[in-house]
Amino acid sequence: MADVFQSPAAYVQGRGVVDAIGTHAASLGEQALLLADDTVLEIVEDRVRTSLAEAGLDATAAKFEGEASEAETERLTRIACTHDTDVVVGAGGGKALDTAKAVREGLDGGAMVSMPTVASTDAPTSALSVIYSDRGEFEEYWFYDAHPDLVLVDTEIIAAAPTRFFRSGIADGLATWFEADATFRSEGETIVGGTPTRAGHQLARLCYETLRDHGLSAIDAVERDAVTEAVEAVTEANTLLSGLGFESGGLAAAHSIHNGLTQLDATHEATHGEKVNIGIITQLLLEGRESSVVEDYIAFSRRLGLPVTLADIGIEDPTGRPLDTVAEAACDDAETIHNQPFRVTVPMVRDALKTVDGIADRVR
Ligand SMILES: NC(=O)c1ccc[n+]([C@@H]2O[C@H](COP(=O)([O-])OP(=O)(O)OC[C@H]3O[C@@H](n4cnc5c(N)ncnc54)[C@H](O)[C@@H]3O)[C@@H](O)[C@H]2O)c1
Ligand SMILES: [Zn+2]
Repeated sequence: MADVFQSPAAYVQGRGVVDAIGTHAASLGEQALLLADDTVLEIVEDRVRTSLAEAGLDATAAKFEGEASEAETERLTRIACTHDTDVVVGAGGGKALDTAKAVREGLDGGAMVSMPTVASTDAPTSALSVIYSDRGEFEEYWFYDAHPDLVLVDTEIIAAAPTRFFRSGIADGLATWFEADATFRSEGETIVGGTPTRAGHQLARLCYETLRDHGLSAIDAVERDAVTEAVEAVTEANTLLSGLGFESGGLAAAHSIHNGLTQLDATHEATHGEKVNIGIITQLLLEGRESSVVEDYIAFSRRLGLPVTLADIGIEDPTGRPLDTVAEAACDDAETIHNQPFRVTVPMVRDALKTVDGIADRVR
């Protein structure tokens, strides 16, 4: 297998950049469709339309209903075709962006702009969508040949959004390092279909170091809707470094455990990043890391305000069948857990999950 690195064509981040979307998207097409839910349309629609119009692009808005499901992508693709869309602009969280990517795929050769309005996941830069059932259970990944043509992140909007999303994005970013490093050690296959490049591996490391260095200070700022240099650093880590790092560095156990956790209704109130954080702790236990390493990670998570017990993500009674269900789904043949540099089995995952609460209770 060859080493492969892939990425979006352009990444733009800063205060107020939403008002410059037209300048950056001018060469991408003529007929834009803005996809976002009501909350996000309220925040960005007027500004996006104005900027696109100044650059000569017509824009229509279509409301995203909230789930990145096959039915929702089909519905929105029909709307995009009706409007002769040649630029899909997705705005919002991971689910809106994943849906916008799928809609672009359904057009005949259109462009895609990814505009995260929360720094909650590393979805904005990737060439894949995570598809769920209408009830919110993970179903499958859809992979595309094309990345977003432009990723545009306005840090004033990110800082003004609820801090919980920002914290969740930090967890998603921290996972990137642990999973890319596992994939590097096993010479496993990355999301872009090759073995990891040094670039993919080192961007994941830089993501982790940036979050350890600036995560806490950035949260202090975002709690006050303020944009500091730490917020810029963490937004870039959550979005660009984590995105490039996971795609070209590889996913492993933490995200498979996240996918397993989505099978339980009880976890549906927890965000993607919150469930991923439990996935990270479980991965560290699976890997047999020293207690001091796991305890350090849990202590840092607590300071960030991230969940560290199964109860924190809604699983009040972690005995019996539920953890088997999670472990079985996490070990599906198609799962990235098999990028760990050792053979992973269902009982191993179940028992690591069972142990999370014990170690977390000890670390205060
Ligand atoms: N494709 C990928 O590479 C990839 C990577 C990571 C995660 N994901 C997927 O991303 C999804 C999770 O995304 P998420 O955690 O962003 O949640 P989400 O997309 O489910 O929800 C985001 C919520 O934030 C709200 N919101 C957005 N911007 C806001 C703002 N500025 N102010 C106030 N509210 C705002 C939206 O209205 C929405 O309710 C999962 O489906 C996950 O699988 C995909
Ligand atoms: Zn993730």
